Amino acid sequence: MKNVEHIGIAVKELAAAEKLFSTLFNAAPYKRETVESEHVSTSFFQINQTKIELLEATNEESAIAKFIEKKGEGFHHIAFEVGDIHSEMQRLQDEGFTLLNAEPKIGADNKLVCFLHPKGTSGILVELCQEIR
Ligand SMILES: CC[C@@H](C(=O)O)C(=O)SCCNC(=O)CCNC(=O)[C@H](O)C(C)(C)COP(=O)(O)OP(=O)(O)OC[C@H]1O[C@@H](n2cnc3c(N)ncnc32)[C@H](O)[C@@H]1OP(=O)(O)O
Ligand SMILES: [Co+2]
Repeated sequence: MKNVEHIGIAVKELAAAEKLFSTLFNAAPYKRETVESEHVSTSFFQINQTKIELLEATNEESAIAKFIEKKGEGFHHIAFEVGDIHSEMQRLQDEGFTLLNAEPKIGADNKLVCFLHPKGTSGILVELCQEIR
């Protein structure tokens, strides 16, 4: 595992959250992307070395919709960059972590991603991501 790649924040309304976080960071989002397979629309901010991903649900199937219904808006996941997602997934599975996808999925911002179940990671949803080269 390398650095923290991004921090995911679940929001009800992306436009309103973009406005709020633009003021907070004094910076505009550098990218907006909808990932249909994950049922989310995202907006990315880069604050020096730190990347923040705002996530709005695109429909009720979305993990973000379920999360907001249960817990409300807020911190949703932490993503770590990995060099080789396949070998890292195998290593973590061998260590007893529960992978939420058996194969890497296409994420936002040109990444392959895999999630670990929060029940096995002290209640924190962990995302692994590897840049698509
Ligand atoms: C844009 C793409 C990508 C990127 O490139 O960056 C993304 O970031 S996509 C982000 C959205 N996608 C995901 O989150 C996919 C992975 N998540 C899941 O598969 C599910 O959300 C889940 C974690 C398996 C939970 O789904 P499910 O079991 O159907 O929902 P429940 O509401 O019943 O939750 C069960 C249990 O887990 C707790 N939970 C759910 N989400 C989180 C979370 N983000 N952090 C911590 N805990 C979480 C939930 O509270 C339930 O706990 P209990 O109530 O105690 O049982
Ligand atoms: Co993410």
